[in-house]
Amino acid sequence: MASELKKVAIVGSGNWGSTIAKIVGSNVLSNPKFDKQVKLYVYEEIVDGKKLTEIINTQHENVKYLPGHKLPENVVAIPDVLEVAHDADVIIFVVPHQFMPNTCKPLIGKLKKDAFGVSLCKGFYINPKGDVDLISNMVRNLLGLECLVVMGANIASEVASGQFCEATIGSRNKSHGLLLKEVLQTDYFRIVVSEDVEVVEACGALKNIVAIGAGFCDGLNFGDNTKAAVIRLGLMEVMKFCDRFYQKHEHRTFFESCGVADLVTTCYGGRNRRVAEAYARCLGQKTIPELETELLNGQKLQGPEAAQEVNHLLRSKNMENDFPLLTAIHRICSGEQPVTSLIDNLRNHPEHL
Ligand SMILES: NC(=O)c1ccc[n+]([C@@H]2O[C@H](COP(=O)([O-])OP(=O)(O)OC[C@H]3O[C@@H](n4cnc5c(N)ncnc54)[C@H](O)[C@@H]3O)[C@@H](O)[C@H]2O)c1
Ligand SMILES: O=P(O)(O)OC[C@H](O)CO
Repeated sequence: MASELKKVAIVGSGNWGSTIAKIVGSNVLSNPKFDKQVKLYVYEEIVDGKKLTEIINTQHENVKYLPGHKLPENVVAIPDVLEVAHDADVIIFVVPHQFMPNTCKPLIGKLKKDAFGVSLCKGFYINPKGDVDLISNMVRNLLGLECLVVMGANIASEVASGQFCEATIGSRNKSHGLLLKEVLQTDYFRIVVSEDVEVVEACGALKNIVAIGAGFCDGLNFGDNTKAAVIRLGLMEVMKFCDRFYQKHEHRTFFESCGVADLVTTCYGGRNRRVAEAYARCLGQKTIPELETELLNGQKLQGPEAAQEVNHLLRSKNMENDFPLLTAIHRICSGEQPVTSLIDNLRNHPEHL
């Protein structure tokens, strides 16, 4: 009987990974379908002279990435990703997307055949053919796993504090979608399952780029109208991007938590916005990576990398002019144009022609 219990593993223990560990660790304790132990992959580092895994396993708190929130004691921190995932039935990937390829490599060919993956990573990657692809496709192609996604308006510290919010699971497999909902849903973290897997995921990746634009507006002291225009044009570009690249989808998916709600929360409360504001305020005196290090204590931005990945795609398809906001944000992040020129790129936006 015990071997039939579903094992849930979590790969990644940053701000969101630790929050998810708090939720999953608690949910499995009260659900007879699941094994009570949740293994958590921790990218090992030394914090105040001690290994982070040891701190988590003794103090039950990720003091670096989610300070002030206790993790359930059945969450066990492990520095070896294969040990975490090899016997799991549900493998939740929640590392900054740029680290996914290297994190997944040790797992190739070593996972349970009927396990499924779940990506909470917001970003894209360049696949072996040189094309820009969804992170869930990396999990599918590299690891041979079915892969669901979870995206939503979920600033980790607020979720960890139990403040009400929503999220969207993207899954075409109904039973896996519902099983995952049992793993994640709480009375304050409410979840809708959508079959529009690609759009759910792309919304999560693209909104980080728009949030950089919102942060630039804040740092340049533009008012609420300008920021609202940037957010709206961002939404239109996100929708156009999905129309161009993920043709079969429902309009309502953009109004799930993964869509408008995540766009709004990230443009007001996210790390991408915060670092972009600081970049605009210092008018190029510091780079975005320098400010990321200075302000985020090891947490990682996803927006600048996603902007570069998207630009790689748009440039290869000669579509940069159709996406002026996404293109301008990439050019500012990469130092090709000054932050003060952001709005000039939007005056003749295709939405206004
Ligand atoms: N934090 C949020 O509010 C939030 C909410 C929803 C989704 N997400 C998404 O979740 C994903 C993970 O973000 P996070 O907030 O949990 O992480 P984070 O940015 O808080 O932390 C960075 C993590 O990366 C790890 N790391 C550093 N170098 C590494 C390496 N070379 N290889 C592997 N890991 C390394 C660190 O140990 C740490 O766990 C991102 O795609 C993010 O967009 C974040
Ligand atoms: O802090 P950010 O900008 O990485 O955004 C966090 C989450 O993605 C919000 O849903």
